[in-house]
This record gives sequence, structure tokens and C-alpha cells, in this order.
Amino acid sequence: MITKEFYHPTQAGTWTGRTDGSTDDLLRWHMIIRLVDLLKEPLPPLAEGQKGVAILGFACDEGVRRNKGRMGAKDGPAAIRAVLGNLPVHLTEGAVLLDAGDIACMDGRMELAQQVLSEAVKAVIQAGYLPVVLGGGHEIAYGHGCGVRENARQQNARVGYINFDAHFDIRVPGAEGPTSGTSFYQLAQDAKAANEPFNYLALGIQKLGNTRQLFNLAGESGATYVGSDAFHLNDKDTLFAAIQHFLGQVDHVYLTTCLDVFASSFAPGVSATAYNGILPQGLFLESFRAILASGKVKGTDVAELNPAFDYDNRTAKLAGALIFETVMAYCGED
Ligand SMILES: N=CN[C@@H](CCC(=O)O)C(=O)O
Ligand SMILES: [Mn+2]
Ligand SMILES: [Mn+2]
Repeated sequence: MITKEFYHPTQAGTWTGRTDGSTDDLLRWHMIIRLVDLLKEPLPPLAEGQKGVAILGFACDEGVRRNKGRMGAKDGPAAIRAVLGNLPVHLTEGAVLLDAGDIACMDGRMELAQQVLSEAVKAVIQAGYLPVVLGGGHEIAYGHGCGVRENARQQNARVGYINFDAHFDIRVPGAEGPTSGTSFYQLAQDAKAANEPFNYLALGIQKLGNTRQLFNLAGESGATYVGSDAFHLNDKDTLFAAIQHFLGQVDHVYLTTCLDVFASSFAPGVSATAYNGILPQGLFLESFRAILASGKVKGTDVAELNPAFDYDNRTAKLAGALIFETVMAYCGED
């Protein structure tokens, strides 16, 4: 259940940005975004063919704490909203942009926050909107992934999970329970329990960021991965073969991007920086766009922004640019 304790609607005045005038050609996101309180009202109904995106925040870094990481990702949603406010509007006629508020983790009760996120995501999808979630630690993936999966189950659709990440996040939960590094293990276990295939594609995996055990766990779960070298060496054939094969096997996709997949010069504001991460342009952008263009993405997020370690807002701006790409692919003007 979405409760008042874990769900916080966005306050009026949160969205700010430059104002050059109010004619259509001068609009920015802060001027058109509509705030919705999920506890008070249903999402505004969309007309046939009308597109809508609903932004949610996941203000949680309890999973990062349990995973022995650097805390601060709970402040990610606010930092990303600050970037999004200034983005120019290039939307197709009638497209709706909503801010449906934040799910917050109270007193370390991360599992509850993930459950609330899952329910909010499912409600957003079932209202016809694309959920775009602002992280938050990568424990966002279990909550968001469950929401997309629950909706897929109801529609008899095959669900798949795509993760741009330096890490598999397929650790076995330890003494502290689930963490930011266990989401895909949990989703794999859930699939096994339900006798469903576990469709997982990890892109940008670093050999130096994952132990042999993690490679083995990924292999045993049936996951497919493409390493960061494919991006560095411009191995488009390998990358696109994996993506197209994966997309051919699923109907609905949950797409998550862990910002530590990028080189630390582009993404210093994360818990686990990678000097040799991938570049945000080139093959990454091409593959990101190809996944979005499949029309199968039912939920997407950006995870692990930690504003406390950011420089010049660099990582927050990169997160904002990924969301801009997502929204443009979904309901951008031609
Ligand atoms: N969410 C991801 N976590 C990585 C962190 C690795 C690290 O801290 O070096 C993981 O668990 O593998
Ligand atoms: Mn990672
Ligand atoms: Mn991750």
C-alpha cells in the first residue's frame, strides 16, 4: 500500500528554472510539469493516442549503506529534479509530463520502500503513463523491476530486465538482507519461484568491478552480459546482437542505468566510481536509443546519483540528459 509515511508528493515551488518568456517556443520543463499526489487523486486520464510520462523519485540509500557504499544517493531525486526543471520542451502535441512525488525510505525500512515503489510504478503503468524514476541507490531496481513485472504478469507479457551497469548487482543477500547489490538476484529468485524465465541483460560490465563469484552467479541465473570492452573497442556487432536477441525474447522491458557504468570523469557523483567506465556518447547512446525505440520499455530509471560526491553538477546533468533522451524517445517532437 502507498502510505503517507513512505510517499511524499512534490511540493509546489520545487520545480524551478530559467524563464525566457511564456510563448510555446520558450517553454522549459518547470513551466509545464504537473504535480500529482497519488494519495489524493488518480493520474489524469489520457486520451486515445495521447502520451504521458510520470516522474517518481526514490529517495533511498539504505541499500548502499548495507552494501558498504558511500551514502548520499537518497538526495539524488532532488538533484535530478533541479536539472530537469531547466530542460527545454520538445514534446509532441498533447504530451503530458507529471511529477508524481517521491517514495522515501523511513528508518532503514528499505524493503517497505521498495514495495511502495513497486505499487506506485504499477499504478502509473496501468494509468497509461511511462514511469521514469529518479534514484536513489540501485536497490531501486528491485522495487521498480517488481512493479514492471507485476504489470507484465497481469497482461501475460514476457518481462525482461536491462541494466547498464559496471556491476551485475546479483549478489546473494547477506546478514543485513537485500542491498543495492542484490536486486537482480532477488528478481531471479522470484522468477524461479514463479517458474518463469529470468531475462536479464547487463551492459557495460567491468571485469575489475565483479568477482568471479558474481560472474558465476550471473551465468547460473541465465543472464546475458556485454562487457565494457565492447563499448571501448566499438564492438557494435556484439553489443547490438545481444540487445536485438534479448528484445526478441521479451514483450515488456524494465530499463535501469546505474550511473557508475560511466567513466568517473563523467560520473564522479556515485558510490563506486570507475575510472575506465564507458562514455555517455557513441555506442552507449546508440544502444540506449535502440532499446527505447523498441517500444517495449514500460519503466525506466537512473540510479546511484550521489550529489555529495558530484563536481559541477556533472553527474546530475548526465542523469538529466538520460531522462531527456528517454522522454524524447517516448513523446518527443519529430
Ligand atoms: N550497487 C552496486 N554495487 C556494487 C558496488 C561495488 C563497490 O562498492 O565497489 C556491487 O555490489 O558490486
Ligand atoms: Mn554499479
Ligand atoms: Mn548497480
